[in-house]
Amino acid sequence: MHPLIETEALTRTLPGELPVTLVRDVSLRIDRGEFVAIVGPSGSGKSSLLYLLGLLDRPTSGRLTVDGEDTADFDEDRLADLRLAKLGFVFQFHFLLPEFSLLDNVALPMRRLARLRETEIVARAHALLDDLGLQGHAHKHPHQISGGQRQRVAIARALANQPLLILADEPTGNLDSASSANVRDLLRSLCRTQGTTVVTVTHDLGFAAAADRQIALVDGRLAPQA
Ligand SMILES: Nc1ncnc2c1ncn2[C@@H]1O[C@H](COP(=O)(O)OP(=O)(O)OP(=O)(O)O)[C@@H](O)[C@H]1O
Repeated sequence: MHPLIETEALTRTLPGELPVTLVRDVSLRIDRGEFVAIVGPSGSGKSSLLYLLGLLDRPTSGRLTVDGEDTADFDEDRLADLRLAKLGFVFQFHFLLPEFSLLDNVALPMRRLARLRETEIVARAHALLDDLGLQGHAHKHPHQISGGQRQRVAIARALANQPLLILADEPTGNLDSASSANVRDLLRSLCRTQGTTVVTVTHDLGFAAAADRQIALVDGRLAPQA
């Protein structure tokens, strides 16, 4: 197996009179194509760890390697480039742009990356929406579709640039059980069929059980293996 993410003693402390350590001494490895669930009690640091892995926050100490690149010396621009080219994000709330059509929401990361011509971008955005069961909805706006459909658009957007890694924070937290199962199966099949790595924070036990592996946190640390 090839490691996609490796961390060594990753630690994130918020400074202040009473410093708060969100993530402490986390050393882990996630391989390509794995479907991993980060689990743990509320406040155990799951989202904080996900933000570090997604290069949305920076560690105070420790090492983080993504796809073989040690990110320690990366400036903000380089981190943003790496995020845009290799990572896709899905959050509990979809963060689709309300004034844009679904097609334009999905096209946006491709337009920013600017590796494809506009006709290719539009064709790929259509194909992604079709793959996610949203055929016929491309020109609608986010408020015209259901919550489950919006989350599928968010997944289509996350897939736009063919990321190596999808990071999801409670992607089903806001959905009914049928839509949750659908989103879970979709993420799982991405790992199986396309080799995409998926790391998701979840409170949903069914979702966690569907993962290849669980990473359990307690008080910002890896929980001892059972
Ligand atoms: N900006 C901040 N300032 C102070 N404390 C923070 C900040 N961000 C997070 N925390 C605290 O750090 C701890 C870890 O938070 P985090 O959101 O990572 O946990 P979590 O496991 O994802 O929680 P939940 O399951 O409730 O979403 C919590 O105790 C939280 O209150």
